[in-house]
Amino acid sequence: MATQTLTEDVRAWLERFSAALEESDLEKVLALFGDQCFWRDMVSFTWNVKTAEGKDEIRAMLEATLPSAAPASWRVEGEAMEMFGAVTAFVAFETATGRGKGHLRLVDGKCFTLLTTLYELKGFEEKIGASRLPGRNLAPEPNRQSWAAKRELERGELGYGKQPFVVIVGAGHSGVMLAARLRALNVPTIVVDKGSPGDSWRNRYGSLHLHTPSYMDNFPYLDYPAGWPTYPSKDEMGDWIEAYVKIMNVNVWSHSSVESSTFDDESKEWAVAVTRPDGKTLTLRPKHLVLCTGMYGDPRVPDFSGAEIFGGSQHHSSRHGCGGADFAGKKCVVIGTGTSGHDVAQDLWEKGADVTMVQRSPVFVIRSETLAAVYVDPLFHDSSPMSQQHADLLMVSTPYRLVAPFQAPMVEEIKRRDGDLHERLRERGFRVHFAEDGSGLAGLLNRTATGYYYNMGASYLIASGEIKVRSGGVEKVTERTVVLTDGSQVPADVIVYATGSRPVSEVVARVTSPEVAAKVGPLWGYGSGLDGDPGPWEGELRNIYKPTAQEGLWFHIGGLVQTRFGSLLVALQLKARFEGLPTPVYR
Ligand SMILES: NC(=O)C1=CN([C@@H]2O[C@H](COP(=O)(O)OP(=O)(O)OC[C@H]3O[C@@H](n4cnc5c(N)ncnc54)[C@H](OP(=O)(O)O)[C@@H]3O)[C@@H](O)[C@H]2O)C=CC1
Ligand SMILES: O=C(O)C(=O)Cc1c[nH]c2ccccc12
Repeated sequence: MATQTLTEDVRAWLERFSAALEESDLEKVLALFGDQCFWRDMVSFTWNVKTAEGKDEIRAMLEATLPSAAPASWRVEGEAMEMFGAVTAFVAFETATGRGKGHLRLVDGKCFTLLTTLYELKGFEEKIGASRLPGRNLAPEPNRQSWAAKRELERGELGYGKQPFVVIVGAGHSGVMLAARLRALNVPTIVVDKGSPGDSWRNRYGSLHLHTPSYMDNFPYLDYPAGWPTYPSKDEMGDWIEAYVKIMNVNVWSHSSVESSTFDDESKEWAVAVTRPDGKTLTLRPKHLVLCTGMYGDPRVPDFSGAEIFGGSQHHSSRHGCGGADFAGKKCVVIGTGTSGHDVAQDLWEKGADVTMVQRSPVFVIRSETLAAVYVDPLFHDSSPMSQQHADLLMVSTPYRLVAPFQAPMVEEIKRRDGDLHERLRERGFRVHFAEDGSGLAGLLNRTATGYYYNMGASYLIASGEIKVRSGGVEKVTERTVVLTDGSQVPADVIVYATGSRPVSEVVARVTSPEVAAKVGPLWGYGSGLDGDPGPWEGELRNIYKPTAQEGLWFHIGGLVQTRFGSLLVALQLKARFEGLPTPVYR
């Protein structure tokens, strides 16, 4: 069908939808939805991130939120398209307090999936683009203060004379993205980091590069230079974060440690004790505390019996390359086959070592070229006709309940493109999988964000036998070997534990308290009961980009592409609270 006809169809549906909402006639609204239907709202109706599944849940959500949201001005953005049997379109709308964007899938003229997200608060629009500020009074001004002097004054006051509204812990990409957005919204914010911006990348093994194409991973407001490499090195990424902080005027307190943070239920304020580089500890009193401390917790070092008598050297992958050890000619055993295991194994091979990987569980392996072609380029490549904003919306438009069926065509395409490599890996005893429900990367990313590898070379070395693979768990370590659960022994001069990280809730307990960590519960995962993501079903990432069980506590974590979008959601929620707007949270 012609695109124009499809767009007219969507417009007609939106008109009926809009009219029914305006009349608050829920039966009329629900009649526009198919029997299987989903409405995912991100902050625009619910002041929460929530997927209503089926008509009953949509009715309940609307009963609670429609009167205050008062949506209007629904329109189609761009042209509708036919995709996987649905008519799809991006939409825009307004609520009483803000402006929203969304995405719609119609099947047989009825709504199958609807996404609504807030992107702007009325009266508090970012001063960007056409509404940018002049930055200088164009009339003569006696005793004019320089920009630098004003900035210096601001820096000196914030946290001392003037309390920040928000304290962000962690100056990695998620912390600085959120801080940049809060600055654009005029919400006083301090980012506290025990190191300095860029460390999250710099303090890693030397061979580390970004593994997703950088054109997908732009920061808010500021794209990478047009000639930025597709896979920048860790130091380029570190420099980028440092430069971003500088250019976006983010207030970072570097080399400052959060000693404790407690929420006072009376004053609705946090007391965050921070030790500054001069050794003095002072207390910040923000209304909101945002942990941007990363997706992953402390290094997980297994407690293998015999590790203490091992005669060679052993380290966790997070320490790999520190200390400048010489690995040439050494027998190196890498335990763990996630991204770090692959990267470290390849690094050791490139340094002339004899490398064996020990694999406990199967891994999703995809060639980087295939990752780009299947997941990334249709949305984000320079040649994609879609704007970054629309691409971001499309990424969050799938309800988690539908991950497996929606991913099926992608998984088929991966098998078509990378089947040969997978076959060669299997012949070498390396186990490849596509997640428990066959959803591939999308399932793994959203459940645990572990158990996958985008090939940067290591898979070829495994397929050719140059990196050896042993299957199974580790029984123990002896003076010069790693003993596997089948009793076999692998000789070792070096053991690298590429065994991932401990639960991130430990970090939460350390920054706040064990009680708060317990109250908040696990982070990430949507309660699928699959691939190490425990139930019960939540249908949304636990505690991410939305209010938590602890008042004033937020978690802004995720990959670069996720936090570019998530930072907008969190920033708007914080801005609304800063301005005292009503934010009734629908749970
Ligand atoms: N350049 C980049 O972009 C990089 C990104 N990352 C990111 O970090 C994430 C985490 O990666 P990674 O550090 O590899 O951690 P993962 O958690 O993905 O991998 C840990 C590996 O160690 C295994 N393991 C854990 N404990 C044991 C044990 N006692 N005995 C045997 N095996 C064990 C795990 O097996 P099992 O599955 O059975 O638990 C798994 O294979 C990645 O998914 C990626 O998002 C990491 C490195 C580089
Ligand atoms: O592996 C990571 O850390 C990522 O950020 C991967 C990722 C998140 N969202 C995506 C969408 C398409 C391809 C990869 C990713």
